[in-house]
Amino acid sequence: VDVEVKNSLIIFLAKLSNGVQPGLSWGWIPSSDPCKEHWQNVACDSLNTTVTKLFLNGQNLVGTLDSASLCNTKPLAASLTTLALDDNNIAGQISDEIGHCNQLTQFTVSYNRLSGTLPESLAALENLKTLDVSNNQLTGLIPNFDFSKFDKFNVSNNKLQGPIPNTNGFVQSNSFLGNSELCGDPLANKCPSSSVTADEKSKNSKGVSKNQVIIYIGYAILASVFVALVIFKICTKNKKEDRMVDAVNKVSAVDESMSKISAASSEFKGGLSKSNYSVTFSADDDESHSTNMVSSSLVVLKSPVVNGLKFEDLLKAPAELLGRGKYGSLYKVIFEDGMVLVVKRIKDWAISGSDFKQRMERLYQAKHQSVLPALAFYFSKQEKLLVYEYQQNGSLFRLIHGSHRGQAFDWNSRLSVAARIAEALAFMHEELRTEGIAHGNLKSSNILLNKKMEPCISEYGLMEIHDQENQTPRKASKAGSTSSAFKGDVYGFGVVLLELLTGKLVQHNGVDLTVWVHSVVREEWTAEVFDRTLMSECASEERMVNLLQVAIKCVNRSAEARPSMNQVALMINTIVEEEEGSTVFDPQSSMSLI
Ligand SMILES: Nc1ncnc2c1ncn2[C@@H]1O[C@H](COP(=O)(O)OP(=O)(O)OP(=O)(O)O)[C@@H](O)[C@H]1O
Repeated sequence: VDVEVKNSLIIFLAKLSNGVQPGLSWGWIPSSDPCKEHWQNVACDSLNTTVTKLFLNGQNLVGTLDSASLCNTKPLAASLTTLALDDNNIAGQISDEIGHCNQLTQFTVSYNRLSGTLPESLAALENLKTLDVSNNQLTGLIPNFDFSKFDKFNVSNNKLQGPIPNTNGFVQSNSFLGNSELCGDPLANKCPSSSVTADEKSKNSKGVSKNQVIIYIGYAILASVFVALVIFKICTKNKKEDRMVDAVNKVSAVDESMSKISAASSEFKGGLSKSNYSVTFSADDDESHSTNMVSSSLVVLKSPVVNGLKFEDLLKAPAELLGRGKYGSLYKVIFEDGMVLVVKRIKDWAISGSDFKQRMERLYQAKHQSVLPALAFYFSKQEKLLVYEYQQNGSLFRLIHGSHRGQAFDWNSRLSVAARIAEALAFMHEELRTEGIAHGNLKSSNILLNKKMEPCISEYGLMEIHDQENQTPRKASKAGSTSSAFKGDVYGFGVVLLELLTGKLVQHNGVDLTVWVHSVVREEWTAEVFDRTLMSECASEERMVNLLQVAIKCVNRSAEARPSMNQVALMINTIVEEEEGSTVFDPQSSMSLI
């Protein structure tokens, strides 16, 4: 690798770390070679002659993004395809020089403190397929991108302004949310007639400043009317539709009278009702002590995310219903400081206080990075609350079957999801085997994608498969699970594999996916079974067939005949190794989806 390239990488990193050189511990030293001597967080081409990817996510970087040192270095700019800087503390602007890195397919800088405008040059990057600048403090108009080329486009949670350029339906509203001064399709708020898009603005550079003033005033008025309308709507909606939860915010303390609680609570009237406040449960309590109404009823597990969370905070914050199933409801709760949590509320779970507490503590102790931990829990006889961190990138179900279905979800990414989930389940099964806690309700909507787009299993241990024939989950009744519940997880995992491989829903055309797969003869697998998007990217047929065979073993009707999760994880790892042997399999880039 060119000396010039090495130097520019080192300078780039030094600027990102305020002069301190974290690169030393990563092997980034001028006398060594980034490719041959494997500098950490750097990926190279297959010949090991050029640097192609930089993965600097979540490295506590605190400096500025010096696109010039990177993209004005020609040999580097000509080879760099991925620049991932998410989840740091990077400040300053994204300068125009980023456009000189014209081979970039992925540029992600979400969760930093970047300010200034999005440079026009970003829109000129022809190969760019993934752009994620969400969760920064970017201002100004959105440049006129060709949205059709993106697999993932996300500018949400910034301070961007003005009309959204025409997306032609290629990008959904989620990608723009959290910018109060953005307007136009696909967002619900219409633009004032005087507003101009970035495209129109560049065509008509004369009256720009005057127009902008008008636009800003327009947006300021629009934004305040919009906010007033939203507040009005939320208030009336609470009463009328029983959907949004201004969860008991009129109840100033938990120990107020029961009549006041039920009068003030709207959504939770049928939900967090009297009983929720009449019984308490703390880390040291059990049901026998449950007569006082104190905030310790919420057991907060050690976590930096919810430091000092109180039950009252949870009740006061506005909440939105995300889902209501047979087994419970799920709420998204938004706190004043911006923290977003979800609360799973399970009614009529016949488990004793001590069993429930024991179960939660065992799960908490097991810990695996691909299992979403509960941050807090609450127990009462009538209902249980589990608090989790909100995962904004949705579920695996949405990724496979959602409106972007399949688009950027390539074979390597699917295999990587399968491997990670298998490994996590195998770990949990092993770790919890003596005490025995299975997931109990494993399905693609319970596999979430975290902010790094890595899969994690949610709602672990809240259910238990009882009915092996129909795989129906029921609420667990003991601290531990029945041994068949572990085989139930294997079955659930097999179905997830089938969804990954076929892109089909569990029930499709009225037929169960497992039944359908069995009905297709072996010779027809390639043409009939596999997701077309996988076939069109020419993914390895042999390895897809191997993974399908693993799936079929997992969904065997006879629970005893199913492999253990450990065996499943080993089989999948063998497929991953074969994949790695045939290509440069890069699990990190494989997970940068949507
Ligand atoms: N922590 C979370 N962050 C973001 N979305 C979540 C979180 N937990 C669950 N979801 C999503 O919220 C939706 C509703 O979840 P919910 O658990 O109510 O339904 P479900 O998983 O379909 O059914 P079940 O009640 O059987 O678990 C699902 O789409 C799920 O993927």
